[in-house]
Amino acid sequence: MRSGLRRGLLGPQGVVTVLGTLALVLVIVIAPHVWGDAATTTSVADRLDGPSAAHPFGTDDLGRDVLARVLVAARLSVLLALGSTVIAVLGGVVLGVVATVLPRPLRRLVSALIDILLSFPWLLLALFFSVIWGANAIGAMLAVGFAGVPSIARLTYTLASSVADRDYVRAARIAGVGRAGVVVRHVIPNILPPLLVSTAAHASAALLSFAGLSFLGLGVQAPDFDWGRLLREGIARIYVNPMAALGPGIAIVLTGLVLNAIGSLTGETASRTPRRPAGRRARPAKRASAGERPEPAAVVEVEDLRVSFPDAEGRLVERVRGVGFSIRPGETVGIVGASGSGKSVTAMAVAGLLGAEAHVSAAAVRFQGIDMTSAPTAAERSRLGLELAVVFQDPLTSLNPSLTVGRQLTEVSEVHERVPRARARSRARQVLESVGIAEPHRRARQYPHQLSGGMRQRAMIGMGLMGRPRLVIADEPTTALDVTVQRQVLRVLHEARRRTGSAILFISHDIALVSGFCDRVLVMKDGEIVEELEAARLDEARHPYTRALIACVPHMTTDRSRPLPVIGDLAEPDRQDVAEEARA
Ligand SMILES: Nc1ncnc2c1ncn2[C@@H]1O[C@H](COP(=O)(O)OP(=O)(O)OP(=O)(O)O)[C@@H](O)[C@H]1O
Repeated sequence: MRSGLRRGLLGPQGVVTVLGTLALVLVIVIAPHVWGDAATTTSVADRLDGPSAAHPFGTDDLGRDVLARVLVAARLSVLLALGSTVIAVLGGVVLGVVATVLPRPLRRLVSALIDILLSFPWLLLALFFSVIWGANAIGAMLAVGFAGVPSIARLTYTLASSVADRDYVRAARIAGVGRAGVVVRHVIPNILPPLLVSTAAHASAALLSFAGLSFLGLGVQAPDFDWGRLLREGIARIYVNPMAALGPGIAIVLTGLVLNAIGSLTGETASRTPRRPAGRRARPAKRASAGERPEPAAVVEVEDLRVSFPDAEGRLVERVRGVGFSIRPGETVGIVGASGSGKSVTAMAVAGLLGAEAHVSAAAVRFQGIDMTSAPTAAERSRLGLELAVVFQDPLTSLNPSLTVGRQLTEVSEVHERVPRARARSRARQVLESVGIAEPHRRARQYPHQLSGGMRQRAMIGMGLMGRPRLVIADEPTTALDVTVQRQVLRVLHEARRRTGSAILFISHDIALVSGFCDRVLVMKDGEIVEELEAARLDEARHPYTRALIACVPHMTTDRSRPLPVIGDLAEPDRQDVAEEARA
C-alpha cells in the first residue's frame, strides 16, 4: 500500500491533489485566526463597496470584507459537508453489507427499501429531513447525511454482492471463516477502491447540497455563515458586484475538485496495491483429532441428488437429476460431460457450496459422514476447513486479490488449528515449496496478481494442503491454463494425493484428460450420470454419449482434413457408424 501510495503521490495528479489539499487545510486552519476580524467587523463607511485593492471581492451590506468571509466560511462549510458524508457512508456501508449477508427474503426486503428511498430525489429527501431536524447547521448536516445513505447503501450492496459470489469467498467459507470474518477480510477490502471514489464524489455533492440548503435559508443561520449563506447574500447584488456571489461559488467548485481528486487518488492507490488487513485473528475452533474418528469406507457418498434452480418465471428447473456415486479414500474420480451437464453443480453440492437459490434434495450427500445438505455445526465446519479443499477453474478469481498469498494459506491453520502465526507462516512456505513454487519466501509475501496463472493454481492447491485434506474437488482446474502449465498443475495434484492420501473429485469436459488422470470416470449428460467406468477400461464404454465423447478426441491418425465430429450427432445411436469411423 505504501509503495502504491508513494507512486500515486509522485504523479502529476498526485502533486496537484496534495497541493490542493494542503491549500484547503491551510485555509480551514488559519483563516478564522487571520481574517476572522475582517470577516465579522462591521463598518458603515465601507458598506456595499465594489472590488478594490483593500477588498478584492468588495464588501457586504454591513461593510464586511467578502473575500475574508469566503475564506473564513471554508471551515464550517467543509466540516459540515464531511460530517454529513461520514453519516451517509457509515449508514450506507452498514446497510449495504448487512443486506448482503441477510437470508434471501430479508435481503430482498432491504434491497427494495433501498430502491424505494433511492427513487426520491436526493435534495427532496434532504429538505424532508431538514424540516424534521430543524433549519439549523446540525439539522442540515443530519438531513444531508441521511439523505445520502440510500445511494451509498445501494452501491455497497451491489459491490458486495458481486464479490460475495467470487471463488475466494467460497473458498473462505469452505475454510470455515464465519460471516463477519468473510465480510471484514474478504468483502470490504475488495470493494474499497470504488467506495473511496464514491465517498469523495459524495463529499463534494454534500458540499453543494449544504450550500443549497443554506442558500434556501434551511442550513446555517446568522450570525454563523457558510458558502451557501454567502451566496444567498451575494446573489441579490450579482449585477452590481458579481464577486460577492461568484466568490463563494468559486470556493465551492475548487473544494469539490480537491475532494474528487483525493477520492480518485486514494481509490486508484487502493486498487493498485490491495490492502493488507490488520485482521484480528479469528478465534480457532477446537481442533478435531483425526485419531478420534475411524476413517469411513467412503469419503463421499451421494444418493439420488437432485438440484433445481428457478427460471426467469420462478418455475423450478431440475438441473441435476437423481445423481448417485461414492468416492473411496485416496481415489481419483473424474466427472466428464459437456457444458451445462451439471458437473459443477454436483461438485458444489458435495462441497455444500450451492447458493441459496438452489433447491437441493437427496437421499444422502455425505462427506466424511457430514451431512452436506444441512448447515454444518461449528465442529463440522472446522473439520470441513481442514479436510475439504476446492480448486476452482479461474485461478485469478480463486484467490482474494487483497490478501497476500501467504496470508491466505495461513488462514486455514490459524482459524482451525491453534497454530501461532509464525509457525503457520513457515508451514505456508513449506507447502508453497511442495507445490513447486520457487522462492516461497518471496512468493508468500506477494499478492495473487503478482503470480502467474499456473502458480496461482498451485497456490490454491497449497491452500488445501495446509489442512489434512481427505478430498480435493478440482473444478476444471486446468481449463484456463496452457498445455505445459496444465501438466505441471496435474502433477502437483497427483503428488498432493500421493503425499496426503486425499481423494480427488476432478471435473472436466475433456475425457482424454480425465481418463489419463483418474481411476474412475463418471459421464454426465443433461444432469444425469449416464455411465460409470474404470478409466483404464474406457474402450469398453457402452453408452453412445460416452462413445461420442471418446470419438471426438483427436489422435495421431485422425484425418485433419475432415471436419471434427459433433457430439450431438454422434450420441444418436443411429449415427454410431460415424463415431466408429472417426475413431478408426
Ligand atoms: N445459480 C444458478 N442458477 C440457475 N441455473 C444454474 C445455476 N448454476 C448452474 N445452473 C444451471 O445448471 C446447469 C448445470 O450447470 P453446471 O455449472 O453444473 O454445468 P457444467 O456441466 O459444470 O458446465 P461447464 O463445464 O460449462 O461449467 C446449467 O444449465 C446451468 O445454467
